Amino acid sequence: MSLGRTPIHIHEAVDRVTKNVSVLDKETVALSDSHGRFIASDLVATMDVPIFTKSAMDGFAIRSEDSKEASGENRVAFTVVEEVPAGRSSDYKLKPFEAFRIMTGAEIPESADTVVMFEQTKETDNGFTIRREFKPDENIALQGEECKEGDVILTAGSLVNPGTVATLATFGISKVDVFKRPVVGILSTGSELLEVEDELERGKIRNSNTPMVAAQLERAGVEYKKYKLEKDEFESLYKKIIEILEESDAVITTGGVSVGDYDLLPDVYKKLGAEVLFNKVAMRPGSVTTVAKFGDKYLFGLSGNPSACYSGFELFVRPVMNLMTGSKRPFAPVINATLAGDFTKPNPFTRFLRAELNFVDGEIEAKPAGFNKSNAVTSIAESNGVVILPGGTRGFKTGDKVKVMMTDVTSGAREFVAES
Ligand SMILES: Nc1nc2c(c(=O)[nH]1)N[C@H]1C(S)=C(S)[C@@H](COP(=O)(O)OP(=O)(O)OC[C@H]3O[C@@H](n4cnc5c(N)ncnc54)[C@H](O)[C@@H]3O)O[C@H]1N2
Ligand code: MOO
Ligand SMILES: [Mg+2]
Repeated sequence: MSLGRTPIHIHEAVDRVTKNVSVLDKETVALSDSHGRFIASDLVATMDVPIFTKSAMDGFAIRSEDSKEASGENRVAFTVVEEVPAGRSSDYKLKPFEAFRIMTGAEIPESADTVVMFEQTKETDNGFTIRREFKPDENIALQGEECKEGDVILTAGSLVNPGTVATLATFGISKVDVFKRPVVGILSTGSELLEVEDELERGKIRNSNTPMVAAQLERAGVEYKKYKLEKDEFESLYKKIIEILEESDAVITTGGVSVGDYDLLPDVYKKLGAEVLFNKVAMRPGSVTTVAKFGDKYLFGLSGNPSACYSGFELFVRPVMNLMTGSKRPFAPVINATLAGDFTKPNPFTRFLRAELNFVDGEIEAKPAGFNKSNAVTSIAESNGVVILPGGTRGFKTGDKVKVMMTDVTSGAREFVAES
């Protein structure tokens, strides 16, 4: 194999992988299965929301004109003529100083135009009195105040979150057009690898990358299939990669991508005739991360070192998966934070540090997680973000302002809630 590898900047690498990603076909799924998917067509409102003008409070619906003279000294009395609970309406035409007893969510009868809350009245034998004027539309949710028929509510490529599910349900959409999810094949290479349940042997370790990458795919909402190499040599690997390519939309391998005697993937890409987008990135860990394309299908050659494998996935695989699934916003959120720990090594390359994010004194602190080397595995478990330290620097100190990629937005610290 050729040892000549030219490192490119991570921005350039991200640009190369996220360019010309083919979006997968559409499919129709039940509303209950749509969460986490990306919708494939715009949603145009087929009706006004609210669909009818309704009471926003429990109380009485009256004609506002009847309340004009009401004051503390001159309470105006109303007679209740009918009850209107939610789910019902009334065609009764109110006469002066008549009222409906109405509940939150009930349609406002046409002859009423304002609602008095129970708390704003004094009940009488056959009704109530009020002590101030009520203007039209008080305590009322007007038809179409949220959106009007014909409004574009959601555009293709939006993530279906719980609010989207509620919106689709509101419009009676029980079948949702979404983009298909990629199916990804995972294969870890390395003769030193044992299965999770295996007893350790001299010189061997358990394969932690396959289960980790499977979990990362799951977090990204992607389906996967795990593969195993019977023999860790070139022909078996080559055949296995062809098999995975036939069965999946993308291939993720871990290990075997550097310059070692048994690092076979560079030769596999060559024999396949795959287009190598890059095979060296100016970043640590994961400098040997390689991404190639075979037609529309991606071959992600992630590093064997667990932390390098992890950040390579978050940086390159996740946005590509999102783009394949039709997302318009494929990248992890990046936030500004204050470093809560020293990292004094000079940094020729961009460096990623697994970190724990906490909200302290009104600022987000990024605390580098434990043992933070490329071969580390426990620091990944301790992290919910990845600090991005720019290259060409002498190191960083506590208090420095840094950028953090949020990899696990669901695991916030308690303070996020308490202080907001
Ligand atoms: N002469 C050079 N040697 C190395 C270079 C270099 O530039 N020149 N780069 C180093 C860096 S940096 C990294 S990172 C690694 C990348 O190596 P590979 O991607 O080829 O991965 P392997 O050699 O297969 O394994 C590396 C390391 O990770 C362990 N590993 C592998 N797979 C798994 C797995 N599934 N689960 C857990 N751990 C795994 C493996 O045992 C090795 O310790 O290359 C350096 N070398
Ligand atoms: O750059 Mo290697 O890819 O961590 O440690
Ligand atoms: Mg190697």
